[in-house]
Amino acid sequence: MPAELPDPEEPARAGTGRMPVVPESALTFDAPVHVVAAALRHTRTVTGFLGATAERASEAVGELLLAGDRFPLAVGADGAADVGGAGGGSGVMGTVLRADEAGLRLRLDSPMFRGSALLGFVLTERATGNRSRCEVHVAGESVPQWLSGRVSAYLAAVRELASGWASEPVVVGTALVEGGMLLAQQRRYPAHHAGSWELPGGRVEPGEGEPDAVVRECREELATEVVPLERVGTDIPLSAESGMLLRVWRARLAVGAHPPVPVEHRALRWIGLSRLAGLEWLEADRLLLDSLRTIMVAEGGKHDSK
Ligand SMILES: Nc1nc2c([nH]c(=O)n2[C@H]2C[C@H](O)[C@@H](COP(=O)(O)OP(=O)(O)OP(=O)(O)O)O2)c(=O)[nH]1
Repeated sequence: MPAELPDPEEPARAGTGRMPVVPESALTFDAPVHVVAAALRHTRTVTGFLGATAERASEAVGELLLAGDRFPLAVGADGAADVGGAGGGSGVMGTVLRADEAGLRLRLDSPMFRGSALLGFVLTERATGNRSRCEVHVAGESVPQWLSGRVSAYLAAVRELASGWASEPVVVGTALVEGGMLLAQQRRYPAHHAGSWELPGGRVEPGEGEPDAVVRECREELATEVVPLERVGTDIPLSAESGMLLRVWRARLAVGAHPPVPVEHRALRWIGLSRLAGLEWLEADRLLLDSLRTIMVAEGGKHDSK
């Protein structure tokens, strides 16, 4: 495992190999933390702005990056050395160590570096009145100059993406965790979703609060009462065409609530840690599995019985 990144609040010291701090103004975002967290892990923005060209983006990764994804970064004309292009013999390979509500953490490997370089974007929520804002702290270890020069452009692109996403309509999903198990439901329709698994939820109606939408959807879909607790994971853009964001809330059953039953869906299942990754989730939900696993573990994380 690579070392933890240095504390972003600690000023960089000369000669430590840490990257220069980007201007303070670049680090405050007028958008909710879960939206900015989604934009930070947007695949084409990461590979396009931290790399030399968007075309270099790996086709192996989806619209949002996941821990474990790997992608080439081109060094290009601004590089300290031309190493022959991304992914090629001596190119730079990025590995995603973390991509969730806390931010984005990358490891960069290249024969150019002695060991690995680490680059992190760590999020802090800063709510003032009704305004939802957050700050991004940049931290790096052994980050080459050509890459630190691209961080401001990457953050500007993240800002633009987040400000567009912040006004998109929201579909709430409910992470109902009881005794360390997560409730999943299997869709009956439409045809292209039938048989896949998802979280209970649906579109937030005009004028409705997100927690109220969670309660209403669980009444309609599960014939039970839930208590929404807090947001989980980053937002997930559903698709370029639909222009909606999936936003997940952790919830628990209300005291005395009836056990959930499938009202509209084909089936319900309480999933333990061992079956979480193997379930045939809708594509968007798959991008949330690391965050869902974390809350399951925090609540006792049961494994499925055989
Ligand atoms: N509810 C829910 N929808 C999801 C999830 N993942 C995911 O991609 N979606 C997509 C599927 C749909 O395109 C959209 C929401 O659909 P929906 O059918 O649940 O919403 P709804 O209840 O408001 O719609 P409707 O059935 O009344 O037409 O979000 C998820 O985990 N839960």
